[in-house]
Amino acid sequence: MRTAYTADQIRAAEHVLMAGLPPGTLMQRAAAGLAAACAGLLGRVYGSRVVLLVGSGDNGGDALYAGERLARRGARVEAILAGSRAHEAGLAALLRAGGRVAGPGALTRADLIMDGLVGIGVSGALREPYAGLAEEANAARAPVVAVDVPSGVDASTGRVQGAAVRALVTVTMGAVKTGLLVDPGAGHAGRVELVDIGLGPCLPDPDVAALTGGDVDDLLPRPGKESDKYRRGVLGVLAGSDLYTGAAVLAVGGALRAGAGMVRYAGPAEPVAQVRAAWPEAVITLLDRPSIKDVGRVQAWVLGPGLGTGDWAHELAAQVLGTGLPVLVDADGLTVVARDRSLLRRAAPTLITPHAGELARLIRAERADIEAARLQHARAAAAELGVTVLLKGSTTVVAEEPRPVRVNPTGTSWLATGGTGDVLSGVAGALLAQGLGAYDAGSCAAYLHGLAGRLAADGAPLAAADVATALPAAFRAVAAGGA
Ligand SMILES: NC(=O)C1=CN([C@@H]2O[C@H](COP(=O)(O)OP(=O)(O)OC[C@H]3O[C@@H](n4cnc5c(N)ncnc54)[C@H](O)[C@@H]3O)[C@@H](O)[C@H]2O)[C@@H](O)CC1
Ligand SMILES: Nc1ncnc2c1ncn2[C@@H]1O[C@H](COP(=O)(O)OP(=O)(O)O)[C@@H](O)[C@H]1O
Ligand SMILES: [K+]
Repeated sequence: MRTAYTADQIRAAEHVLMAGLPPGTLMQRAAAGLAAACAGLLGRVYGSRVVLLVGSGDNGGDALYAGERLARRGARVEAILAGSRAHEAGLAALLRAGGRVAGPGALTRADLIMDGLVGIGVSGALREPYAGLAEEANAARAPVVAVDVPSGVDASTGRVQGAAVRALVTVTMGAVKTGLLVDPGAGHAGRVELVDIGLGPCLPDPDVAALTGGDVDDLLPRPGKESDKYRRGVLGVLAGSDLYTGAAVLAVGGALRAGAGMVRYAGPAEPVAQVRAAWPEAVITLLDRPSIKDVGRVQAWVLGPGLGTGDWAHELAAQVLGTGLPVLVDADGLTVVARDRSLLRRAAPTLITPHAGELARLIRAERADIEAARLQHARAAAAELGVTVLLKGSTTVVAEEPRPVRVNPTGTSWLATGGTGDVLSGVAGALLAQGLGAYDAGSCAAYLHGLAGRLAADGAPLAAADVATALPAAFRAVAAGGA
């Protein structure tokens, strides 16, 4: 499990650790790790041109001491001082080692740029001249190494309010910060390298966590010798309408490829014909009225993709949400429950899988605000609605009170195409039916779906059906330890 922390949590831990150490120890540990990472990127340190962007706080101090170390190895190090002051001892050390102070023009001749403008001490959007320097660094040809956090990214949330550095690598000190795992911050961080400064024992419970492939492999149910199709878990899928047939086909496909012992599909004539043609494995009930009475026994339900939003959908929602079984609500199902949130008041597990627009309707918020602060909104929605929330999008997050939010590390922007969400709801539903709790089912499904998306895309556009096709490869990669 990869864990991450807010700026306040890091500060508190540093406070405890520093109390038992000589002053400056942590900054030296940070600078050593930073210099080593930069040297690795440069290949040859001697003679290379390194430009430091130095803000007025300790983030700038880290950069100055790392610059000192590189200067001692023969690099030509120039510091651009952005603030009205700079870390005094760090600047003196750099100058003693042969480094010098330069103007913004130095950025164009750099082989490597170190961004030490601001770290966890940032507040609000970058002010000038920081903002302009961040943009110049982004426009320069040299790779940027961010110190601790790319400047302009909120370390605790991943929020970006104005200009922000885009790094090739972020060298982060002591522990990963939440904002490095969540977009838009994650998109600015590049590869995240952690420098151990001894903070581990002082850290509290994490703010967020990201599953690794090994974690997913440990969590996934596998059939044993005694398994049969019923014991493995039967999923009921209520999706599709005469207008939207594809959603039913894709949701059933995702479920069949994610280990359900059996998938029962129920719907009107058109999607029934399509599902039957695509998936002869599915057990089908043709519905002439909105009733789950004749569908047969299931261990979990998926409700919503392509279902429509009228009386039919409302009636089916009321019936499945009235059962004591786990229910996944997606797409049109979310529109229905947004109109009548009392449907979500139930004792059994409920996993909702909105994108930002759907969540906006559910919690009466603005879509743009949700996209800018995904974690907070997912958390708030889980608390307000009393359900597990899987918020889809550039970074998928899974929130359930009172656990740390799970941030999904897989995925690709090629997944931003119609129908991939339907596949995801089938995958997560199948995992619910196999007995995983909503939190684990949601986060394992997001992981596998994101990985299948990457495998299916492989650098080219994908169609949603390709994601379902790539699911077995994703399961195998996780089991082989290669994901
Ligand atoms: N506290 C510690 O023990 C350690 C801290 N370390 C480094 O220290 C950093 C934190 O240092 P600080 O607490 O001094 O904070 P920072 O250096 O991150 O930022 C504070 C400075 O930035 C300015 N600033 C804040 N918001 C701004 C904005 N929007 N635009 C322009 N300027 C802005 C402030 O005026 C202040 O001078 C960490 O990110 C890390 O790099 C590491 O050396 C490890 C040890
Ligand atoms: N920019 C993006 N980067 C990565 N994944 C994305 C991005 N945009 C969407 N996705 C993923 O694609 C899927 C889209 O689901 P959804 O919005 O429900 O579409 P649909 O309803 O057409 O199936 C989700 O898994 C989501 O996380
Ligand atoms: K920085």
